[in-house]
Amino acid sequence: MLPLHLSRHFAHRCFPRSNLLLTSYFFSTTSTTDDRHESKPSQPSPPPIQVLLTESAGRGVFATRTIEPGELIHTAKPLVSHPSISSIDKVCYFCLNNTPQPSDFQPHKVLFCSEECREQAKGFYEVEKEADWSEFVAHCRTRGLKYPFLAKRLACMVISGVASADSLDILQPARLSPEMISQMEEELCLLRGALEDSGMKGKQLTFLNIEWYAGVLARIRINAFRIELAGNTYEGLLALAAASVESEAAVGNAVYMLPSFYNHDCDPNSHIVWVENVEARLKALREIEAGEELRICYIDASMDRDARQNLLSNGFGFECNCPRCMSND
Ligand SMILES: C[S@@+](CC[C@H](N)C(=O)[O-])C[C@H]1O[C@@H](n2cnc3c(N)ncnc32)[C@H](O)[C@@H]1O
Repeated sequence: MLPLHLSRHFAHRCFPRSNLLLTSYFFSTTSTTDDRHESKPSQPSPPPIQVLLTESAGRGVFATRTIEPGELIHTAKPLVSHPSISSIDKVCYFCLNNTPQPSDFQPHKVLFCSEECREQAKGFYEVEKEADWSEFVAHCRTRGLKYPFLAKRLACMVISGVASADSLDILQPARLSPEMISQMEEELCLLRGALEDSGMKGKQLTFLNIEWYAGVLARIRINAFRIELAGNTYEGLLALAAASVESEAAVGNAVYMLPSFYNHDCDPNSHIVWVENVEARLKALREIEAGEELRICYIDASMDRDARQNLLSNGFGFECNCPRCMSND
C-alpha cells in the first residue's frame, strides 16, 4: 500500500508546527548509536518513522529506513493515563510503576513511586485532591467503566493549566450512539458536581460541557491502550505473573499521541510493550522495509477470523482487510 501525500489542509490540521517539534514533543527519541561513550555524548537520532495518509485506513505510520527485527523504534510518554481501579493501591498514581505500600499507607490515599512522579503529578493532583470523588467512582465502578477516569484526569490537567482542552482533538474519534451520550451526561454531571463542590469557579469549568466530554471519550474509546507491564527483572516477572492470576492484569489505561497513529494488522510487523511503567516502547517484530507501513495488533491475534472481525467492528468500527483476514486465516 503506497502512502498518499498529506493534503495541505490535512497537514495543517495534523501538524500545526514543524515535524521537528512533533519529533521532540510527542515521543522520546531513541538512539541507534552507542550512548555508553561518555566522552562524546551522542544526540538521539530521530525515530525512523513518519505519519502519512494510507489509502484506506486514514493516517498510518511508515518506516523511513529499514528497521531491524527487535529494534526499539521509539518510546512514547502518555498524554493522559490512569491506574485501573483494582491497581490504585498497588501502582504509582503517575507512572503506574508497581509500588510497595509504605507502612503508614491509608485507604483512599494514592501512591507515588518517586519524588519526581509526585512532582509531575501536581499537574492534576492539586486539583483532584480537593474534590470528593466517591459518587463518581461508585458510578463508574458499578458499571465497570474505566475510561471516565482518563477524562477526569484530563479535566484536572486542563484546570491546572498543564494540558489544553483540545489536546486529544487530533486523534480519531469513535462514533457515539445517543445511548452512549446520555450515559456520558450522567458521568459528566458527577464529574462537574465534584469539582464545583470543591470550590471550582464556573469560569474554570467553562470547557467542561457535554461536547468536550463526549469528544474526549470518543477519542479515548478508539485510542486508549490497556497497560500490562512486562517487568524487567526475574523477580518482577514472577510478581507480575502472580498478580495477573489473582486479579486484573492491566495496571491502567493510557492515551498517547504517536502510538495512536499505528493502524491494525492481525499479523503485525510491530508491537507495543510496557516494561516497568506507562512509558510505551514500540518495537519491530520483524524486518521492516523503508516505505512499509508499521502496524500493531489491537486485539488477541490468536482468535479466529470471525471473532477478530467482530471485535474490531464493534470496538473500533472498521472491517479489517489485512492479508491474514483476506486469506480467511
Ligand atoms: C488508533 S486509530 C489508527 C490511526 C487512524 N488511522 C487515524 O487516522 O488516526 C484506529 C482507527 O484507524 C482505522 N484503522 C486501523 N486499522 C485499520 C485497518 N486494518 N483497516 C481499516 N481501518 C483501520 C480505523 O478507522 C480505526 O478505528
